[in-house]
Formats: sequence, structure tokens, C-alpha cells
Amino acid sequence: MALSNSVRDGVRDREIALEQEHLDRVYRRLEEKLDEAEFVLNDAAKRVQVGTPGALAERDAQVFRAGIHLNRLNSEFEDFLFGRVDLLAGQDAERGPDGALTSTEPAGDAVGPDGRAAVAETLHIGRLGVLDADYAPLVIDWRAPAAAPFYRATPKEPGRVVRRRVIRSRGRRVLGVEDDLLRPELRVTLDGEELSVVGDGALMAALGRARGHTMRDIVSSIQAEQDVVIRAPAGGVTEVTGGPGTGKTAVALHRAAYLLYQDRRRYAGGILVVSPTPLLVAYTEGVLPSLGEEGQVAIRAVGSLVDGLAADTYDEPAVARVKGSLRMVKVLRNAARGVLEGPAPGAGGGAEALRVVAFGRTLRLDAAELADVRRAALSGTAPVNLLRPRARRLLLDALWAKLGRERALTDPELARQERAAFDEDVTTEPEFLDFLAAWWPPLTPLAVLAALAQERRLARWARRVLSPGEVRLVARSLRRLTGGARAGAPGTLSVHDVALLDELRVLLGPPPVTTVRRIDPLDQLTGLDEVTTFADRHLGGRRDYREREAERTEYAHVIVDEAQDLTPMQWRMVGRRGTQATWTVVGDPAQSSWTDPQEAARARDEALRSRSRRRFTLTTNYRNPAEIADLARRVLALAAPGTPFPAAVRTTGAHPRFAAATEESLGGAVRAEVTRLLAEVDGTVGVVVAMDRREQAATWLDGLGERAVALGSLEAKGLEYDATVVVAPSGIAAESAAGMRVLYVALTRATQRLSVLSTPADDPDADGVPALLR
Ligand SMILES: Nc1ncnc2c1ncn2[C@@H]1O[C@H](COP(=O)(O)OP(=O)(O)OP(=O)(O)O)[C@@H](O)[C@H]1O
Repeated sequence: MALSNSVRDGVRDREIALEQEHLDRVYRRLEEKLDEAEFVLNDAAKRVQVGTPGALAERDAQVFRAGIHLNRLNSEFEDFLFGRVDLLAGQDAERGPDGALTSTEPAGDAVGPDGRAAVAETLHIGRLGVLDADYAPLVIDWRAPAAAPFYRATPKEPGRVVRRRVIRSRGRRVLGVEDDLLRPELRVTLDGEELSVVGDGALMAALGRARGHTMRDIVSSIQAEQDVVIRAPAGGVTEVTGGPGTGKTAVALHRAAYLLYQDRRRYAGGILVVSPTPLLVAYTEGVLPSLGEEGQVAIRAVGSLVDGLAADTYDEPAVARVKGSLRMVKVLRNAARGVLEGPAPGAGGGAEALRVVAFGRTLRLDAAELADVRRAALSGTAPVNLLRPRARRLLLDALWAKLGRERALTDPELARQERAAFDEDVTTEPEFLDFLAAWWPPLTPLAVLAALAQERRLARWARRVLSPGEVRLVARSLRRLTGGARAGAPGTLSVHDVALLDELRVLLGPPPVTTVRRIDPLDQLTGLDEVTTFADRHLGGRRDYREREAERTEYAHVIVDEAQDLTPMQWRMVGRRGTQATWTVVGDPAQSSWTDPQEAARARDEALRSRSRRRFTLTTNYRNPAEIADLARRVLALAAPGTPFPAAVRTTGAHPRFAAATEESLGGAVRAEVTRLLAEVDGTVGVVVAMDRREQAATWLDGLGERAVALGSLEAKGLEYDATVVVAPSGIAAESAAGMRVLYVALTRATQRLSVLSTPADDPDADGVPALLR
């Protein structure tokens, strides 16, 4: 029998009041805990002057724990408490560490023959576990095993759950509740009264909310298939695929929080989340703090993985295609060794011949002899910077041979002493030191990368690897670096350059740390300038090295978001950061902007090595309403034929809108459409254009406010907007060999409305529908 509105409202108000009571109890308990934590801190501070080292260490540990507690309790969670499950009696009465019954299946007699049952246990689920003074659970941490039924229970497999409730609260006030009945066939009582049910569809309520510029956590509405991924065991590699909007990014972030909860000690080694763009980093980085996790997780764009760099410019597709390819490994290997020939980076020349005075004789090595020495030094496999001491030794050998003393010295001990004196003599000569600094300077990755800008040299290093056309493209793209590199600054690095720099970092090794030479006062009179220059150079190198040592380059767990977009070179870079790690890799091949998926798959396998793989597929699209999904599916059929499209979970009744404009009127048309959409939706409007229209598109939106943003096709990765305007789709599709997949990404960003604006190049029909989408 349908309930009247007033009865329904009465039930709702009563249930809200009940949840409010519980929330009040939770906050009272939190305040007690806060007082305790403050007491511990004050107490520890009082004991600061006294005590043995052991007591002081214990005090530090206490302060540390209390500090963490305080921080977390002080954070203003929007909805600290968000869920509740009412459960039947379990098969046994065992309780876990959080105080909840551990049994997942109901007892045989939990349901009477007449379909009557009683709730035996009620659990509230929140962002943090809270026990009352008697250690009974007031709130279960969402990541605890006892919370799993809240996410996993379905009408088909309800386990012990009879009712699942999502509680909406802000600060200390409960605003609403939404219930799901998992066993509607039963007549269930709670404290002697029939179980009431309020509202319908917590998930729909969550999905219908307007989007802002930052992602929200989904902790109150994680779906069963997502929960399985979040809680999958940590070992090996967890691979997750799924179409647009299936929650891959959300799941990946919640998994990071889950892993930390599960094994905080292990993940003290850090969790790295690799994201394709700085925009997606900015969009997602609030999620973990909202789950109570900060500090241990680094979310980094793939262009910011090398510390101190933050590249966000893109090479044109033809250049990116070469720079991202594994062929660059060979080129960089050649460059790392070959760069010492010819004008060495960072050195002012003067390394064509060596002339030193030792033992009263002037000794010379000419260009050919020096080339032989260099070749011999480079025959080792060690990183180039680490070969420098060997090169220095070989130079001394060559000079010693010139002196011709070897044969004259028959007594080995005398020979050894004289050789040592010779070495000392030569290596304190400013000429020798300056020569060495110019002939074999400590190499930095940036300097070597900048050397690739010289087409002739690059052609030599890329012989039989890159075509002349490719050499030209790469050299030209790196020319913008050369000014910056000379000044010691990174210049304008592209996202793809960063992976090359990381490769070079390994090929070159750290610049050598030399002991600063003790300076003879006489030397100071004669060669002060040179000595200072030399020391400066080396100290500079040392500083770099120390900085690099300080950065974290290895993580305990690596999460790769939008994994389909990593180029092979980027896989190598990411792989180096998790050689001992466990991994979670999420992505959707149909959205890949990389042109050679097979090569990327090879590099990915190499990065993940032989670790065991656990594979999951997410199947429901929570972002796009069916009307938008239908259009996107048409492009998917062109972009990645045969790929299943995830089922959209909502409909809005609003179909995509189409309009056509000329190139001249395009800006005005986009502006008008955005204005209209801003009035139709509460949240954000994103305008997606081909990469080369980005700057132009920003001007179209001038003065429309912060809710409207323009972005290039590659920047749209992973983001979402309430409404999206996709501009000139055929231009996006033609950007690269992967253009159709990039267009597919653009068409799947909207949560409410999608408009497509065509230019004549899109060949629109009379309704403005471009040829590609008909
Ligand atoms: N269980 C859920 N409850 C509420 N919202 C959800 C749920 N799952 C996903 N969403 C929402 O759906 C949207 C898409 O999620 P997300 O960005 O994680 O998907 P994705 O698979 O990474 O998408 P894409 O591949 O297109 O980048 C987000 O707004 C997310 O908050």
C-alpha cells in the first residue's frame, strides 16, 4: 500500500532524528578523544626535561600518535558518518578487532518459517573508526572488513544485510537518509518495531549532484564491483579496465586509502599515483584528504615525476610519437657517450689537445690520442659520470707513457713511487684540471638532452634508428631548450622530454663527488681563478647530487591512472619508481592517445615484470546519461571497433545538441552555447577543442566566469563537467593517428549536457550533425 506523503515525511523525520542522536553520541565521544589526545601532548611536554633516552623516545612516539589523532579529528569532514547497515544474526558470535560480528552469512535460524526476522546488529559506517568507552563500535571505518557488507550486499547476495542506509550530513547535522532494502520479502523488526524504509536511490542522488572543479569521494556509494577492486589484495599487480565514467579513477584513489588502512607500516614506503595531466592531479588531489589520508600518497602528473620539474607543454603528435618510442633508448645511449666528443656541454671548449709540464718536461696528447683514451674509457658499461675517474687514470697513463720512464725503472717499488709522484705532479697542475673539466665534464641529463637539438649530432646518434625526417623534428623541438640549458634552467620542457631526462639520469649516473683539493698557498697566488672555477663546477655537481638523493624515487605501491596513455618511455620512467612495489594499473585502451599500443604493452610488461596479475573490469558508466552515452558509442565503434561500451546508469531526457558555425563565427557560437549551458546546469561547463585551438578558445570564454573552462583535447583526460561543448570534432579526430580515441574521450566528459559545434570542415548536415557523428 502506498504511503501518504505526510506519513512518509513523518517516518523520514523520525529516522533522521534517530540518526542525529547517534551522530551526537559519536561527536561526544570524539570530543572525549580529543581531550585525551591534548592531555597526552601536554603531559609529554611537561616531561620534556627529565627522563632516560628510552623514556624520551617513548614520549616522542606518544606525541607523534597524539598529533596524528588530533589532526584527523580536527579535520572538518562534510559527512563524517555516512552509512549504516542493519544485519541479521550471524552464523557464529565471533567479534573482530573493531567490535563487530565477523560472520558474513546469516544464522540458519535468523529467519523464521513465516518470513519474520529481527535485526541482530546495527553498524554505522564512517570515515574513521570510533569505539565507545566500552570498546563497542560507534562507527566502523569504511575500510574495515566489517564495513564491506555495506558496499557488497546486493538483493541477489544480501548476506546478513537487510537494510542499507546512506546518511547525508553536514558537520554535526544529519540532513537526510536514503535506504535500500536488501530482503524486501522478509518482515524485519528492529527493537520490536517494523523496519522502516526511507527514500530511493542514494546512488542516483549522488550522481545527480552538480560537479565542481574538484572530484568528490564516493565513499558513501561505492558499488559492489568497485568495492571488490578497492579491497583486492595488495600483492602483485591489480589491473582494472572499464569504459569512461566507470569509476576507475575514483576506485584507484579509494584503493590507496584502503591499502594504507590495511598495512600502514608497509605503505610508509609511500604510494605514488601517476596521473596523465596536472589538471587531473588538481581535480583529484582533494579526494584522499577527504578520506582522512594525506602525506603518504604522492599524486604526480607524468610530466612531474622527475623532482623539480613540472612539464605541462605538449609536443606536436609527430614529435611525441618519436620521443615516446622505445627507439629513443638507443638514441639516448649513444648520446650519453657521444656527447663528450665535439663541444662538450657546459664547457667552454679548449679540450682539443692536452699540454702539461711534469718532471720538467712538456707532455702533449693530440686529438687522435685523446680520442683513443676516451674510447678506452667509454668501453666500460658503467654510467658515463662514473667513468670519469677511469678516464682520468687513462689520461695519466697516456702522459706517463709519453715520458718514457717506464723502461728505465727496473725496481718495481721505485717505479711505483715515481709514478705516484708523477700523478701527483700532473693532477695538481691547473692546466690538467681545467682540461679534464672541459674534456670530460660532469654531465647532467638536461645538458645532454639539449645537445640533441643539434641536428648533425642527433643524426649520428640516431643512425639506423630514426629517419632523417624524425631526426629533424626531434632536433627542432629541442631547440627551445638550449637557451635554458646553458643558463642551467630547464627551459620549456615538454611532458615527453621528462621521460627522456629520466632515462638519461640513469645512463649518466650521478655527477662525481670529488674531494676538494687542498690548495697550496703558492698555487693560490698563481692559479686562483682557475681553482675557484673548478671547485665551483664540482660543488655545483655535488649540490645536484645531494638534491637528487633527497627525493623519493622508489615507492611501496604505484597506482597508474589512465594507464593506456603512458608512452613506452614513460613506462620505463614509472617502472623505475616501483621496482620493489606492488601495483594498481587502471585504464581504458579505447581512450588511448598513444599511437602504438603494442609497443606500450611491451614496455608495460617490462615495468610490471613477472608479478602476478589480478584483472577486473568495471561495467557501469556513472558519469554520462544514456543520451550522451549513445552518441559516444557511435564514435567508439570507429575508434576501437568491438570494444564493449559500459551501460549508462541514468537518463536525463536531454539529448546532445548540435550546431554549425563558420570558422569566423565559431568563437561567438561557442560563447553563446556556453552561456546557455551555464544557465541550464548548476556546475561546470568544459569546452574541448583540438590542442592547437587552446589559446584561441580561452579568449572565447573571457568574462564568463570560473564555471566555464576551455581545454585542449589531451587535457580533457579523466576530467568531467556538468556540460561539455565539443568544438570541431573532425579537427580533434585528425590530430593524430589516435585522434578518434581522443574524440571519444572528449565526448564522454559530460554528466548532464553535451553540445557539439561543427565547422565546415566537419561537413555538418542540415541539423548541424557532423559527418563523423551521423
Ligand atoms: N559508486 C559511485 N557513486 C557515486 N559516484 C560515482 C561512483 N562511481 C563513480 N562515480 C562518479 O562517476 C564519475 C566518473 O568516475 P571516474 O572519473 O572515476 O571514472 P573513470 O572510469 O576514471 O572515467 P574516465 O575513464 O572517463 O576517466 C565521477 O564523478 C565519480 O565520482
